[in-house]
Amino acid sequence: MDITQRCHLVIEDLSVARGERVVLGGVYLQLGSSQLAEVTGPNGVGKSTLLRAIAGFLPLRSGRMSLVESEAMDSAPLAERLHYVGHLDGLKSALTARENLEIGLGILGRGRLTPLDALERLELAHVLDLPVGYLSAGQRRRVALARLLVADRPLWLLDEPLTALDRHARALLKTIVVDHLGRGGLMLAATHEPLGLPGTIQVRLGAR
Ligand SMILES: Nc1ncnc2c1ncn2[C@@H]1O[C@H](COP(=O)(O)OP(=O)(O)OP(=O)(O)O)[C@@H](O)[C@H]1O
Repeated sequence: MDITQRCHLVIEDLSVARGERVVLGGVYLQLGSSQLAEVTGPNGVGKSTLLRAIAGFLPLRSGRMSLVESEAMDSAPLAERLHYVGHLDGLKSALTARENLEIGLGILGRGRLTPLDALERLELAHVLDLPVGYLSAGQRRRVALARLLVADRPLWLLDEPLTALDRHARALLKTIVVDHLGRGGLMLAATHEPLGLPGTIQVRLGAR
């Protein structure tokens, strides 16, 4: 394990409102190093809301969240120790793939792979100097996912990670996820299409 100390994500009694409505209430979740959890459930049940709340994009109505490190040397806020890849890729169309990844590096800090190496892992090195606006939906998605590799952060939050990816790119993503988990990382994915990795923890929202 070389990402950082061993980590443990603890979510207790989390409630989140969207507008006037409480969308998530009383959510408890624990996730340790090298664990992947998949959040599933019907449309509108609150999967994206859960990930966005953990990422710090939505205020909590109540509850607590922390990423506890076994040797608690690093007290950086949770939002600085995670990567979030949502429905929107967050890429700037006028900038090249390299420039987009360099921005990511600047914001996210602690470099791991260069933009070129990260794109190579997603077999997309040939688009390095192309504006992202020239890319297909699946290629853009792969650039967004390459961000995961340019800065080292223990917790990955991926919303529908397989969207727009062809079969080969899905296999590449799975390899990257397995590598991340193997390095001691944690991952929470909201999805209607499970990655199918062994040992995945299932978190079903809206279960009756
Ligand atoms: N900006 C918003 N303002 C108010 N309500 C919202 C907003 N965004 C989402 N919601 C509501 O919050 C609820 C949960 O939405 P969310 O996107 O988390 O669901 P989801 O489980 O991810 O759905 P899907 O499977 O369709 O992606 C939905 O009822 C939705 O209408």
